[in-house]
Amino acid sequence: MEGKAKEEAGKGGVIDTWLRKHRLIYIGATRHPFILAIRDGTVNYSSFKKWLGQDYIFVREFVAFAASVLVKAWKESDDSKGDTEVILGGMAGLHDEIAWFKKEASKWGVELSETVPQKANQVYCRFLESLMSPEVDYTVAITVFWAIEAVYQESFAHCLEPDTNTPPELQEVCQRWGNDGFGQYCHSLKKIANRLLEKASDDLIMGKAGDDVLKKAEVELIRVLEHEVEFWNMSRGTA
Ligand SMILES: Cc1ncc(CNC=O)c(N)n1
Repeated sequence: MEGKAKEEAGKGGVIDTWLRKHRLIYIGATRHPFILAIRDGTVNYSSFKKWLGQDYIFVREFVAFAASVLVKAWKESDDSKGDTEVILGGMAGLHDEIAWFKKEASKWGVELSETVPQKANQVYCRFLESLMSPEVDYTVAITVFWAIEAVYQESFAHCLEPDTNTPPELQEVCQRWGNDGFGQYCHSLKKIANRLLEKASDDLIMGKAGDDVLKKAEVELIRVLEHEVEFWNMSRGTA
Protein backbone atom coordinates (compact mmCIF):
# COMPACT_ATOMS: atom_id res chain seq x y z
CA MET A 1 0.00 0.00 0.00
CA GLU A 2 2.71 2.48 0.97
CA GLY A 3 4.95 1.45 -1.90
CA LYS A 4 2.05 1.76 -4.28
CA ALA A 5 1.03 5.20 -3.08
CA LYS A 6 4.62 6.33 -3.50
CA GLU A 7 5.03 4.77 -6.90
CA GLU A 8 1.74 6.25 -8.15
CA ALA A 9 2.79 9.62 -6.79
CA GLY A 10 5.41 9.71 -9.49
CA LYS A 11 2.63 9.61 -12.09
CA GLY A 12 0.79 12.76 -11.14
CA GLY A 13 0.32 12.54 -7.41
CA VAL A 14 -1.63 10.73 -4.75
CA ILE A 15 -4.80 12.73 -5.44
CA ASP A 16 -5.03 11.67 -9.08
CA THR A 17 -4.47 8.07 -8.03
CA TRP A 18 -7.38 8.35 -5.62
CA LEU A 19 -9.58 10.06 -8.19
CA ARG A 20 -8.95 7.20 -10.61
CA LYS A 21 -9.73 4.70 -7.89
CA HIS A 22 -12.95 6.46 -6.87
CA ARG A 23 -13.87 7.66 -10.33
CA LEU A 24 -17.58 6.87 -10.20
CA ILE A 25 -18.27 8.90 -7.10
CA TYR A 26 -16.09 11.73 -8.43
CA ILE A 27 -18.14 11.81 -11.64
CA GLY A 28 -21.29 11.64 -9.51
CA ALA A 29 -20.24 14.80 -7.67
CA THR A 30 -18.91 16.79 -10.65
CA ARG A 31 -21.41 15.74 -13.36
CA HIS A 32 -24.54 15.69 -11.25
CA PRO A 33 -27.97 15.99 -12.94
CA PHE A 34 -28.38 19.42 -11.31
CA ILE A 35 -25.22 20.65 -13.07
CA LEU A 36 -26.14 18.90 -16.30
CA ALA A 37 -29.52 20.68 -16.18
CA ILE A 38 -27.78 24.05 -15.85
CA ARG A 39 -25.50 23.07 -18.71
CA ASP A 40 -28.32 22.08 -21.06
CA GLY A 41 -30.59 24.94 -20.01
CA THR A 42 -33.35 22.76 -18.56
CA VAL A 43 -32.68 23.74 -14.95
CA ASN A 44 -35.71 24.26 -12.77
CA TYR A 45 -35.50 27.74 -11.22
CA SER A 46 -37.06 26.72 -7.95
CA SER A 47 -34.20 24.18 -7.61
CA PHE A 48 -31.69 26.87 -8.41
CA LYS A 49 -33.12 29.20 -5.78
CA LYS A 50 -33.15 26.42 -3.24
CA TRP A 51 -29.50 25.70 -4.00
CA LEU A 52 -28.65 29.42 -3.66
CA GLY A 53 -30.15 29.76 -0.18
CA GLN A 54 -28.69 26.48 1.05
CA ASP A 55 -25.24 27.18 -0.38
CA TYR A 56 -25.10 30.55 1.37
CA ILE A 57 -25.55 28.73 4.69
CA PHE A 58 -22.90 26.19 3.71
CA VAL A 59 -20.38 28.85 2.65
CA ARG A 60 -20.64 30.59 6.02
CA GLU A 61 -19.72 27.29 7.65
CA PHE A 62 -16.98 26.75 5.09
CA VAL A 63 -15.37 30.07 6.11
CA ALA A 64 -14.90 28.71 9.62
CA PHE A 65 -13.46 25.51 8.21
CA ALA A 66 -11.06 27.51 6.01
CA ALA A 67 -9.93 29.44 9.09
CA SER A 68 -9.20 26.15 10.86
CA VAL A 69 -7.12 24.98 7.88
CA LEU A 70 -5.22 28.26 7.93
CA VAL A 71 -4.36 27.73 11.60
CA LYS A 72 -3.14 24.19 10.86
CA ALA A 73 -0.98 25.46 7.98
CA TRP A 74 0.53 28.07 10.24
CA LYS A 75 1.16 25.56 13.04
CA GLU A 76 2.18 22.42 11.27
CA SER A 77 4.22 23.41 8.28
CA ASP A 78 7.28 25.60 8.16
CA ASP A 79 5.38 27.53 5.49
CA SER A 80 8.46 28.03 3.36
CA LYS A 81 6.19 26.87 0.51
CA GLY A 82 3.69 29.67 1.14
CA ASP A 83 0.71 27.49 2.04
CA THR A 84 -0.84 30.17 4.27
CA GLU A 85 -0.94 32.69 1.41
CA VAL A 86 -2.83 30.25 -0.80
CA ILE A 87 -5.38 29.59 1.96
CA LEU A 88 -5.65 33.27 2.81
CA GLY A 89 -6.31 34.00 -0.86
CA GLY A 90 -9.10 31.44 -0.76
CA MET A 91 -10.56 33.13 2.30
CA ALA A 92 -10.47 36.52 0.58
CA GLY A 93 -12.42 34.87 -2.24
CA LEU A 94 -14.96 33.60 0.29
CA HIS A 95 -15.38 37.13 1.61
CA ASP A 96 -16.37 38.29 -1.89
CA GLU A 97 -18.49 35.22 -2.31
CA ILE A 98 -20.63 36.01 0.73
CA ALA A 99 -21.32 39.50 -0.62
CA TRP A 100 -22.10 37.93 -3.99
CA PHE A 101 -24.59 35.49 -2.44
CA LYS A 102 -26.43 38.38 -0.79
CA LYS A 103 -26.63 40.28 -4.06
CA GLU A 104 -27.70 37.20 -6.01
CA ALA A 105 -30.32 36.26 -3.40
CA SER A 106 -31.98 39.65 -3.65
CA LYS A 107 -31.89 39.39 -7.43
CA TRP A 108 -33.71 36.04 -7.34
CA GLY A 109 -36.02 36.94 -4.47
CA VAL A 110 -34.47 34.47 -2.03
CA GLU A 111 -34.80 35.59 1.58
CA LEU A 112 -31.53 34.45 3.20
CA SER A 113 -32.54 35.33 6.76
CA GLU A 114 -35.53 32.99 6.43
CA THR A 115 -33.62 30.12 4.85
CA VAL A 116 -33.31 27.14 7.16
CA PRO A 117 -30.61 24.53 6.57
CA GLN A 118 -32.00 21.29 5.19
CA LYS A 119 -30.96 17.88 6.38
CA ALA A 120 -28.16 17.21 3.83
CA ASN A 121 -26.75 20.68 4.48
CA GLN A 122 -26.82 20.16 8.24
CA VAL A 123 -25.09 16.82 7.90
CA TYR A 124 -22.41 18.31 5.64
CA CYS A 125 -21.87 21.22 8.04
CA ARG A 126 -21.50 18.84 11.00
CA PHE A 127 -18.92 16.91 8.98
CA LEU A 128 -16.97 20.12 8.38
CA GLU A 129 -17.19 21.00 12.05
CA SER A 130 -15.72 17.62 13.02
CA LEU A 131 -12.75 18.37 10.77
CA MET A 132 -12.09 21.73 12.45
CA SER A 133 -10.78 19.96 15.55
CA PRO A 134 -7.07 20.57 16.31
CA GLU A 135 -6.75 16.76 16.42
CA VAL A 136 -7.32 16.53 12.68
CA ASP A 137 -4.06 16.49 10.77
CA TYR A 138 -3.23 19.35 8.39
CA THR A 139 -2.74 16.84 5.55
CA VAL A 140 -6.28 15.50 6.00
CA ALA A 141 -7.79 18.99 6.31
CA ILE A 142 -6.09 20.40 3.21
CA THR A 143 -7.10 17.35 1.17
CA VAL A 144 -10.73 17.94 2.19
CA PHE A 145 -10.39 21.67 1.51
CA TRP A 146 -9.07 21.00 -1.98
CA ALA A 147 -11.85 18.46 -2.70
CA ILE A 148 -14.65 20.84 -1.69
CA GLU A 149 -13.30 23.62 -3.90
CA ALA A 150 -12.46 21.28 -6.79
CA VAL A 151 -15.99 19.83 -7.01
CA TYR A 152 -17.43 23.30 -7.61
CA GLN A 153 -14.62 24.26 -9.97
CA GLU A 154 -15.06 21.10 -12.10
CA SER A 155 -18.84 21.27 -12.02
CA PHE A 156 -19.29 24.89 -13.01
CA ALA A 157 -16.42 24.93 -15.53
CA HIS A 158 -18.29 22.11 -17.27
CA CYS A 159 -21.24 24.49 -17.78
CA LEU A 160 -18.99 27.06 -19.49
CA GLU A 161 -17.52 24.75 -22.12
CA PRO A 162 -18.23 25.56 -25.78
CA ASP A 163 -21.54 24.33 -27.18
CA THR A 164 -23.41 24.29 -23.91
CA ASN A 165 -26.85 25.81 -23.35
CA THR A 166 -26.21 27.37 -19.96
CA PRO A 167 -28.83 30.14 -19.64
CA PRO A 168 -27.30 33.66 -19.83
CA GLU A 169 -28.67 34.52 -16.37
CA LEU A 170 -26.67 31.61 -14.90
CA GLN A 171 -23.40 32.31 -16.71
CA GLU A 172 -22.20 34.58 -13.94
CA VAL A 173 -22.91 31.92 -11.31
CA CYS A 174 -20.87 29.42 -13.32
CA GLN A 175 -18.08 31.97 -13.77
CA ARG A 176 -17.81 32.38 -10.03
CA TRP A 177 -16.29 28.88 -9.68
CA GLY A 178 -15.59 28.01 -13.29
CA ASN A 179 -13.20 30.87 -14.07
CA ASP A 180 -9.49 30.28 -14.74
CA GLY A 181 -8.34 32.09 -11.61
CA PHE A 182 -10.41 29.76 -9.45
CA GLY A 183 -8.99 26.86 -11.44
CA GLN A 184 -5.44 28.06 -10.68
CA TYR A 185 -6.26 28.39 -7.01
CA CYS A 186 -7.63 24.81 -6.95
CA HIS A 187 -4.44 23.66 -8.65
CA SER A 188 -2.36 25.35 -5.92
CA LEU A 189 -4.42 23.62 -3.23
CA LYS A 190 -3.97 20.30 -5.00
CA LYS A 191 -0.20 20.78 -5.12
CA ILE A 192 -0.12 21.45 -1.38
CA ALA A 193 -2.26 18.38 -0.68
CA ASN A 194 -0.12 16.17 -2.93
CA ARG A 195 3.08 17.40 -1.30
CA LEU A 196 1.79 16.60 2.19
CA LEU A 197 0.30 13.25 1.12
CA GLU A 198 3.61 12.27 -0.44
CA LYS A 199 5.38 13.26 2.74
CA ALA A 200 2.98 11.07 4.74
CA SER A 201 3.73 8.27 2.31
CA ASP A 202 7.52 8.77 2.78
CA ASP A 203 7.09 8.83 6.56
CA LEU A 204 5.32 5.52 6.30
CA ILE A 205 8.20 3.96 4.38
CA MET A 206 10.62 5.32 6.96
CA GLY A 207 8.58 3.60 9.68
CA LYS A 208 7.28 6.88 11.07
CA ALA A 209 3.60 7.68 11.46
CA GLY A 210 1.76 8.31 8.22
CA ASP A 211 -0.50 5.36 7.52
CA ASP A 212 -3.37 6.78 9.59
CA VAL A 213 -3.03 10.13 7.89
CA LEU A 214 -3.08 8.63 4.39
CA LYS A 215 -6.05 6.39 5.14
CA LYS A 216 -7.98 9.17 6.83
CA ALA A 217 -7.33 11.61 3.98
CA GLU A 218 -8.64 9.09 1.46
CA VAL A 219 -11.71 8.27 3.54
CA GLU A 220 -12.55 11.94 4.12
CA LEU A 221 -12.04 12.73 0.44
CA ILE A 222 -14.67 10.12 -0.45
CA ARG A 223 -16.97 11.52 2.22
CA VAL A 224 -16.69 14.99 0.69
CA LEU A 225 -17.73 13.58 -2.68
CA GLU A 226 -20.70 11.81 -1.08
CA HIS A 227 -21.78 14.96 0.77
CA GLU A 228 -21.52 16.96 -2.45
CA VAL A 229 -23.81 14.48 -4.25
CA GLU A 230 -26.31 14.74 -1.38
CA PHE A 231 -26.08 18.52 -1.50
CA TRP A 232 -26.94 18.57 -5.21
CA ASN A 233 -29.74 16.03 -4.60
CA MET A 234 -31.17 18.26 -1.90
CA SER A 235 -31.13 21.22 -4.27
CA ARG A 236 -33.07 19.26 -6.86
CA GLY A 237 -35.55 18.30 -4.17
CA THR A 238 -34.80 14.60 -4.38
CA ALA A 239 -33.48 14.41 -0.83
C1 LIG B 1 -21.70 22.57 -1.15
C2 LIG B 1 -20.57 23.40 -1.65
N1 LIG B 1 -19.42 22.81 -1.96
C3 LIG B 1 -18.38 23.54 -2.41
C4 LIG B 1 -18.47 24.90 -2.54
C5 LIG B 1 -17.31 25.68 -3.09
N2 LIG B 1 -16.57 26.31 -2.07
C6 LIG B 1 -16.83 27.57 -1.70
O1 LIG B 1 -17.65 28.28 -2.21
C7 LIG B 1 -19.69 25.50 -2.19
N3 LIG B 1 -19.90 26.82 -2.31
N4 LIG B 1 -20.73 24.72 -1.77
